Amino acid sequence: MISEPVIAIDNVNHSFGKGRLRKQILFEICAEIHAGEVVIMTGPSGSGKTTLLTLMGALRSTQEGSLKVLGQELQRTGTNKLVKVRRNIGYIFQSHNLLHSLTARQNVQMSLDLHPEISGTQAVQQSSEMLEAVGLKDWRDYFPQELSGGQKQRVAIARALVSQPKIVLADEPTAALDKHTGRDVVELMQKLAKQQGCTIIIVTHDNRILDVADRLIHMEDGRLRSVEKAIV
Ligand SMILES: Nc1ncnc2c1ncn2[C@@H]1O[C@H](COP(=O)(O)OP(=O)(O)OP(=O)(O)O)[C@@H](O)[C@H]1O
Repeated sequence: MISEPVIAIDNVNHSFGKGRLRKQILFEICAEIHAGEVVIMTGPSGSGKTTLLTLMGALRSTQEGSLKVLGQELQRTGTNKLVKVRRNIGYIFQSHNLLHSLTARQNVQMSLDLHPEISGTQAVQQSSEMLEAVGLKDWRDYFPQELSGGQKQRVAIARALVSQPKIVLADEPTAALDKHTGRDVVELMQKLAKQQGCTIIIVTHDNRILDVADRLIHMEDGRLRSVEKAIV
């Protein structure tokens, strides 16, 4: 039996602005993404990659067409439902968005706050273990400004994965990193996500990491131009 896709996108259009300023950004997007897949999305600047990623991440509601995440339809969905879907998603964004007043562990632990079923003690333990898994065991009590770019990105990965989400979305996770660190970070994401059986979608301009993908999606002018199987 073929399982239901984790993300099913059917004929999605998206526009920004109103009236005469309205501008369509996404056109007739169709795609299916399955459990455990690593998908990399590429395309020129302004082609709509981040917009599509934010739709898949339930960070905005889908205007036209059908977009189902974990079986939940997001077309014209209200905030409450979007927030529920977000609990199953880990986000890793370019600027890592760590809170400077919190230590590495506290930053990771923050994403467990959305899960009331996890006790305080458990949360501390899980966050510490996740930091250990990303190689930052001895850096738990450091603040973001005391960490290197690669270390901060590792904290962001730990934060995204600590709640064992079904889906991880990453927007330019290697942008601020040198070649080796970038590669390490992406391989780490891939390894941890495969261990947890979660789906990863990465938006990137970094051609050096394309081989990590099971599938490549290329966007151009708001359209999905090709969906290729990655060359391994
Ligand atoms: N909130 C918004 N309001 C109005 N226009 C927007 C908004 N967000 C994005 N856009 C426009 O939508 C288009 C697609 O942007 P998007 O960020 O999705 O592209 P991208 O492919 O991710 O680009 P990049 O690779 O540079 O990050 C751009 O023309 C951008 O200016």
